[in-house]
Amino acid sequence: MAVVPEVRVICNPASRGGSCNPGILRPLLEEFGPEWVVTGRPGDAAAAAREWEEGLLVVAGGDGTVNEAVNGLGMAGFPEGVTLAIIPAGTGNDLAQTLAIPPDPEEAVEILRKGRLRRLDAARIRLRSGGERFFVNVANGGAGARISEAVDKELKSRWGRLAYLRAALEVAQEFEPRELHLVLDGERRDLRAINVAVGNCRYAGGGWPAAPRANPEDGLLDLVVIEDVGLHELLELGPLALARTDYLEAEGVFFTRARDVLIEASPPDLEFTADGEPLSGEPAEFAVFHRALGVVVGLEYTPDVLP
Ligand SMILES: Nc1ncnc2c1ncn2[C@@H]1O[C@H](COP(=O)(O)OP(=O)(O)OP(=O)(O)O)[C@@H](O)[C@H]1O
Repeated sequence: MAVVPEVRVICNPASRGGSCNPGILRPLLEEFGPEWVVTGRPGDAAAAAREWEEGLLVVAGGDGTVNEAVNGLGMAGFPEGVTLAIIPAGTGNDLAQTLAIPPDPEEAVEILRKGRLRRLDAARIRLRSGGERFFVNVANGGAGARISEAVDKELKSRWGRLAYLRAALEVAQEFEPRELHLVLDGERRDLRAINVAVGNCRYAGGGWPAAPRANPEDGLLDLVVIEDVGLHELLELGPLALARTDYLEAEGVFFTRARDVLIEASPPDLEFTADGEPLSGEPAEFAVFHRALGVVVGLEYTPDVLP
């Protein structure tokens, strides 16, 4: 009978504009005796995660690669014996910020050695066209999604994390607000919005606190809507968010928590991303899988931020 290796590393050499070098990571992870999967194209990380039924799954890449792995695990029904670990090697590394995994690879491997384990919630999106996607960090609809899309590979490799700020300035000038019809655990709410974030974790778009109070273990999604406010309010909000402070009490921000979220936008072509990756269709329904995912977290990680 074949011996099943206990540790698999999925490494995306295309992360961070192609500067994620498996050659640098190999010696750092050697002590774990892992099996290596170096991705050759989009979709490889999801396939490599889907077939991993038990053991440690280390993802070396950015948020897009981690999202692929989470989708693979989700398609397999989040096998209980799989633990996910992250070596941040992307541009934004937004999930790693909530999980307190440092960007330095040697420090991230030290976190892996310490092996502090938590079970985190995972979220599922049902698309209006059928089909589903999973995410663990943040799904973003509206201007935030447009920004992620505007940050293409070339911009990322040239500007690094500043690429997100550059794209934000461009998008802010031309984005048209939308009517949002929400049903939050059965309660209806209509808003006119610039952006809607559905957060399981806290950061998106290279460090923007999209859902600053999200607790990844509470079985709830944090819904943060930036309403159709005027330029004055936006100019007040921007610096608060950029300073990574909690802006949820500010004027023009609607915040609540829910287990089940239905979203309908009109006009209906609101663009969404999940963990920074564009969604191929319009989301209709969000749901949480409470503590579905075993994850190695940093020593500073705490599920609670603010009440
Ligand atoms: N060998 C490959 N060649 C090209 N693209 C790939 C390859 N393997 C995976 N991908 C795709 O690369 C994309 C970007 O990867 P990833 O998100 O990890 O890096 P990033 O964009 O630099 O980081 P972040 O999302 O944290 O800003 C993913 O959508 C993934 O599907």
